[in-house]
Amino acid sequence: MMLIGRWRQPCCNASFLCSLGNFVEHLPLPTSLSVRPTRIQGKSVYAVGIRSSSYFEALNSRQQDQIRLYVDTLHQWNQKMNLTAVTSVDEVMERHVEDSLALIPPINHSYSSNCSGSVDSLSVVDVGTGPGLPGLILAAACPGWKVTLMESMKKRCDFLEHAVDITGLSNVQVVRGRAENLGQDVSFREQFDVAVARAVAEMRILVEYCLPLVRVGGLFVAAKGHNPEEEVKSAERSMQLMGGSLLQLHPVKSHSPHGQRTAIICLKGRHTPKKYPHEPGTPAKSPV
Ligand SMILES: C[S@@+](CC[C@H](N)C(=O)[O-])C[C@H]1O[C@@H](n2cnc3c(N)ncnc32)[C@H](O)[C@@H]1O
Repeated sequence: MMLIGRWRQPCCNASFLCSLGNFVEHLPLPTSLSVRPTRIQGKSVYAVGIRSSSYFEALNSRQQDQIRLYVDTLHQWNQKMNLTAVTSVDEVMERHVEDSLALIPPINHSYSSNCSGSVDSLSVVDVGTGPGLPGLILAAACPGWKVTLMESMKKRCDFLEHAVDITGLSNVQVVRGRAENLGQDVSFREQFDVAVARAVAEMRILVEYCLPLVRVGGLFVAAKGHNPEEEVKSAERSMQLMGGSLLQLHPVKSHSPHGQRTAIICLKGRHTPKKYPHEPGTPAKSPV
């Protein structure tokens, strides 16, 4: 997109640039702005270029290298074991990496508006991370965050350990186990500022996996599809029982072919009663 405006000497209008900056900040995708003086039909004008890039392009070169290395490693291991249904490197970049990075703006926005503490140094748990999505990508993009990748399957944890090793990410720990058990373990229960989960379970069950891990005053962020309203409605009671409440359904736009996605944001307002989470296998059948 290109805007043309009149060029004022000695520099272009500061308040105009300021409002342009505010406008750009509210665009759903990372956006770069360029302003350059030029002449059109003998008149001095300034040309403002606005270009939206992918979330990946907005990262620095070290972060991009770490993510590329991770994606290559995932691609190699995926030939031997089933880590993801997405098979090509390009598709992993488009579907998984962009989808994961697209969660950062809603997390930052919701956390800084509703929670205490700095958004730059969050402790985050990714429940049912599988091959490290979105957690490992968040760790690469936000080096100030401490990210715990929680996964029940051994072969996936072996891959995660290798991926952490090869990318040199020092802000990640891999924890093998089921969220229902680890949610009763004092080392994990109510220890995290933010829990995230993507493609793990329906919302009613997911809140029981995730909210017990979140500290009072923290957030649970579930990455879901386009129209999650029904799913959220059926999880309302479960959310309350776990000490949480729905904060918002945050539309997430990304370059991913998934198109429009939704980050369901829950605020943990009270301690989770000791009886939750249930033993593995029981939540779906519970009265919750
Ligand atoms: C479909 S995969 C999704 C992986 C990843 N989050 C993604 O977005 O691609 C779901 C993963 O969650 C793990 N999982 C399911 N239930 C779990 C639980 N209760 N505790 C820990 N991990 C769980 C499974 O082993 C699996 O690796």
